[in-house]
Amino acid sequence: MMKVNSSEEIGILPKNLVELQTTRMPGNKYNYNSGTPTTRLERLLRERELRKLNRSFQPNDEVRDGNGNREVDIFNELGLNEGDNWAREEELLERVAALRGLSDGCERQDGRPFKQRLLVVANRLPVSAVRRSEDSWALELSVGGLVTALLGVNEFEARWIGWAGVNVPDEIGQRTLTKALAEKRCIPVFLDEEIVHQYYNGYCNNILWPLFHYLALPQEDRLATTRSFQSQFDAYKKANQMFADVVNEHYEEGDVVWCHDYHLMFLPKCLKEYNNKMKVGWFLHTPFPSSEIHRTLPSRSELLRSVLAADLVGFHTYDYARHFVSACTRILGLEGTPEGVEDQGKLTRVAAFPIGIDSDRFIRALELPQVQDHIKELKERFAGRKVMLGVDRLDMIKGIPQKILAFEKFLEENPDWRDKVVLLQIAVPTRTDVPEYQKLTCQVHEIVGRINGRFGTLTAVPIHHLDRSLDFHALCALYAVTDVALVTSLRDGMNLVSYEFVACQASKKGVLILSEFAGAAQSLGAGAILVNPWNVTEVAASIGYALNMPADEREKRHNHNFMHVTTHTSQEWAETFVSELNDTIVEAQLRTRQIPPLLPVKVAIERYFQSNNRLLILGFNTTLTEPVDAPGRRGDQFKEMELKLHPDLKEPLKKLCDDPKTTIVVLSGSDRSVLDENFADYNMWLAAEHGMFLRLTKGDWMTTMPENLHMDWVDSVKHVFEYFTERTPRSHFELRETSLVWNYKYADVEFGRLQARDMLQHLWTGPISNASVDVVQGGRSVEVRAVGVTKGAAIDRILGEIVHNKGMKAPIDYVLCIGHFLAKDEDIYTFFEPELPSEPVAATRSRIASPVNTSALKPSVGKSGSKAPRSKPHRPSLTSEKKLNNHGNGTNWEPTPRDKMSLHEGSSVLDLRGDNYFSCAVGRKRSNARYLLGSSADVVTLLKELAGFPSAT
Ligand SMILES: O=P(O)(O)OC[C@H]1O[C@H](O[C@H]2O[C@H](CO)[C@@H](O)[C@H](O)[C@H]2O)[C@H](O)[C@@H](O)[C@@H]1O
Ligand SMILES: O=c1ccn([C@@H]2O[C@H](COP(=O)(O)OP(=O)(O)O)[C@@H](O)[C@H]2O)c(=O)[nH]1
Repeated sequence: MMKVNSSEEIGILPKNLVELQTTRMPGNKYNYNSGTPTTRLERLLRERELRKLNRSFQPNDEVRDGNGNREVDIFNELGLNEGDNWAREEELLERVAALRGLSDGCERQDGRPFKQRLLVVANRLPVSAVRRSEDSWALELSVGGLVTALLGVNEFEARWIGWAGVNVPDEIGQRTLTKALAEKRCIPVFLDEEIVHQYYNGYCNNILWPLFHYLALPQEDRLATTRSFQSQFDAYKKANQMFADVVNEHYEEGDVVWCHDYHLMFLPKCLKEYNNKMKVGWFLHTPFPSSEIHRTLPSRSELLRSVLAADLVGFHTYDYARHFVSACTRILGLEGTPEGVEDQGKLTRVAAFPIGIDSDRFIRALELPQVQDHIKELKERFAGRKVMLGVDRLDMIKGIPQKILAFEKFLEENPDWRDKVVLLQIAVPTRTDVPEYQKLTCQVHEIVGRINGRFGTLTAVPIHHLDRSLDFHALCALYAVTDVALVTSLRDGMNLVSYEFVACQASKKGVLILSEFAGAAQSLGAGAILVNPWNVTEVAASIGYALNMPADEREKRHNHNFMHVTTHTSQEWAETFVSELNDTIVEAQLRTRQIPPLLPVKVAIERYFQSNNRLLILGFNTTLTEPVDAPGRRGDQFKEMELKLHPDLKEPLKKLCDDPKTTIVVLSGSDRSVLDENFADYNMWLAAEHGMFLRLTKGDWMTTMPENLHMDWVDSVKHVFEYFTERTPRSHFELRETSLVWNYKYADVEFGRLQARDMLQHLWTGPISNASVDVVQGGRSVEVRAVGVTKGAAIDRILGEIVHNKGMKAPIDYVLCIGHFLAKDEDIYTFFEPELPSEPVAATRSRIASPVNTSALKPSVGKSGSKAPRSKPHRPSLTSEKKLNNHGNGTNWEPTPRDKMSLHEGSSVLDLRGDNYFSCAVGRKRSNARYLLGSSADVVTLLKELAGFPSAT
């Protein structure tokens, strides 16, 4: 069998595997004949199709236990016999594994096909333990949507790591419970009482849970929480580390580690710190609130950063994902992209994966005799009455009091219905150690008692309220006899009860009233009656509407939802998540290949000292500037806007400038006054406005602008920029000679981005769409420049002037070009690139033969802000005969042949060996430069060493 050794092979399927696909799977609609999928979407679509095929090979006669669960154990494997289907199954799994690029081996020792190992890490295990004696344990199925959903997942070789819901302080207890759980493929994390109290009851359920559900605590409780916050957060981190320790102990290379829920937001970071290669996904089962809510959390940043350590972060709905990305951009200042969140080139993928249920399990259960008996009993018991049902954990997010009050209002307003309808409310006790939950229980009891007292008779009450859970069969029967299900969550991540109800309604086709604040509203909203649970009048009216709904409308609504519930299953959910996680790793590897390596500082320094005529081209902003978080500057927009030379650079720069073997050019987008202010005292070349103005600090400014540079668009663009500046608080724009820049770095990120999009749209399609301009989009800026204004286009003129001015005798044999340049300006890196193979650049490099034109560039007029004359520079210089670009209408700089550029007696200006050229992008993630440097601090270190200053370390 083919062994896939590394995930890198995903892009290059082993040949015989491709053949296998092409010959044996001809009918596949994603066209396996077409070769290797190249994009993420192609890969995911392919794998989805393969999964479907794979599933269609599973036999229908699975063995089920009395609960309708697949037999063997709750995480059973496919349950296939080594029968006829086996070989085909094996092939398919093999292909799935290969397409996933599984890290190591798709063949197991026993020769059976590979199933990816999945470590599911959740606070709660699917079974809770009850101690019978010193060494014996009863295991009960835990209640909650997370458990229900993950029970339906069977494509993986899964192990579940979590807390068994019980304190086990003794060694015998821990050993025996571990053994009992192992049979269910569960691995316990033992949390002592104090940790449970602080971490689970405290931080998780009293802080994060209400916050994520937009529920404010009463003021006095809020203050108590504020006081205990730090100790609870410490316990939370400690508990997460305990989960991580257990994962690390059981992890095998190639495993997927899937962390669940708000209890374990710290886990991805702990895991990645231990092993950066681990494939880590994190899924949140609750809503993720608006960033404005998350901002109030004292540990807001730490939590976000820890989650971002995961490779893939999933939510039930797009809204939650959007909120998360927005929290990361607003609170952490990171880049939100359609793919996720980027931090220093590392992408954490963020996406929505709506959960589902194992609908088949419910549908089958309805056929079981014991369920049928239950149904019969219930029908008899409530004969003559319509049954309304609520099934919830007794949690404030479920809106149980609101639901009951709405029901009361309905009875109040509809006396005819009082003896014709009953509300069955199953309220499963949960988190009973948390005071808020205890208060809620009392509150609900009080309301139910009052309403039953008010509308009950000697023989019947309108509300049957149960403070306990039901077993699976009883629950299915109840769903099946229900006429109207009432889900009134004030907020709910998804709400699987609504799915389960729909799955059990094939014959009755009852009505679902569903809160618009449950995640399920996005998937079942079309078939349900959506309500705002806070509006009891609306809910009461909806109850009336549902009870009176004609059969054909009920049927249509039901069919719509039934289709969704039976196709969007928990299995599909888990497979999609894991598949996407696998693919995220592949994508990350592909991205990593596009990221240049860090500058080999030692080598760059060594070569510098070995060279005789060095050229250093340095950008200014973010390259030589003081960091914005320097004391006194951070958060101060006014100070941040002033570009200042990094104070640690002053001395080294001076020394470098005074070295006769070194020529330094500061090449910046800034205007002349900014460069004058910062560099007037150094012996160097200043190239302002992307090189359109040039000056040796001892001399005057000259312009290198191409002749006939049309600037007639400036006023129109200025109007547009003024308009957007007025409407975007904390944005500003700069009017330069050859460009205008609108900057929204300090504005609200999202609003700024929206405004920028609007502005770009206008610039591209509006009145200046035909002007000779380039519209350049920066990270937080929009720049409009005359065509041909780029650093790469200017550098040949600059170089020509330098060579002439210096009367250079020896060719330049070392170039270091460092900057935080926009993509548009990265042409400067290629200009010097000695290793580009093709024309015309290759022809322009070192074979420079003819004499250089020695006439001077035209001096420019006045200071920054005044319009300089647009003249063709008098010094033709280094570039090839071709025009630099073909936009516009003849305003481009038309260079003379670069191979006419030379030193005296025809020798080359540049004698640059490949290993003496260092192009380097600062603070960028991807670049055409050869190398990267993180920040201006790294530039400081480098320049200090070049200047012979002792390095800090
Ligand atoms: O474990 P507990 O503290 O007793 O709580 C039970 C579970 O409650 C939450 O469930 C959520 O997950 C469901 C499935 O994704 C979703 O439908 C529902 O809206 C959520 O509330 C909690 O997130 C789980 O971790 C708990 O296990
Ligand atoms: O007596 C009960 C009541 C509820 N549930 C299950 O608890 C889960 C509740 O999940 P949901 O997503 O609706 O909300 P959660 O409780 O997770 O917030 C559902 O799968 C129910 O079948 C149960 O097993 N027994």
